[in-house]
Amino acid sequence: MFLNEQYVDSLYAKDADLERVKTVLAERGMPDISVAEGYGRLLTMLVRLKGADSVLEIGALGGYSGICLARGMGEEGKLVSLELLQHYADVAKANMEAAGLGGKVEYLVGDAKASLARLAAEGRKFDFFFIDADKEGYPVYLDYAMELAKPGALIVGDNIFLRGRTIDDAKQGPAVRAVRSFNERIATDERLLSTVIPGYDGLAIAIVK
Ligand SMILES: C[S@@+](CC[C@H](N)C(=O)[O-])C[C@H]1O[C@@H](n2cnc3c(N)ncnc32)[C@H](O)[C@@H]1O
Ligand SMILES: [Mg+2]
Repeated sequence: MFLNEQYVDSLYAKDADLERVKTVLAERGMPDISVAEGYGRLLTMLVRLKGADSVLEIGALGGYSGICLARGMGEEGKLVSLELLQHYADVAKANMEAAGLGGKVEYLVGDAKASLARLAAEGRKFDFFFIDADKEGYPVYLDYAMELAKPGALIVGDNIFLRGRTIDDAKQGPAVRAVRSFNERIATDERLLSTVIPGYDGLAIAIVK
């Protein structure tokens, strides 16, 4: 993390619910790959600004971003969270419950692509998407987000730099190529109004026009 990011994080008091997530992740031997603190705060703000009451998250891990997303929703807000692993979804659910947000989230466990196909077949629509699962899947997740989007929906994608691999020409693996393609589409698709924030590991934000 850069010094300016450390400085910004140091301005904020520690958040007990989010600290609990970090502790539980460490205790369970789960990876320390939750969304960056500053982007967690931004997710809450974007959901609030959008007035989003139907939020779809792809990649739950331990519920860190789930807490941030759910905090921005109104009374009626519902978060649908897609997670490959049952035991991760169980940890995320417990952390959401400990944060008083358990009633707002539904976990769909299994490969996100299958869950997304099911949601599409059911005609479900969402007004906010947070894409943060396997990076090879990002282009497909973007396709589904656009299919499942209400007009004016927000699509947010995390880790679009892949810790520097995205901008290193020597890196040509499948995750890198998928994220480059995702980023290029975010920037050029005429159906989107977008920007990319280059702090932390990079965050793409797009509005479906
Ligand atoms: C970076 S972590 C998510 C972090 C979480 N959004 C947060 O910020 O708190 C990525 C998650 O995606 C899940 N995942 C990986 N491949 C997946 C797939 N094909 N379908 C659904 N989830 C997947 C992983 O198990 C992991 O929990
Ligand atoms: Mg991430």
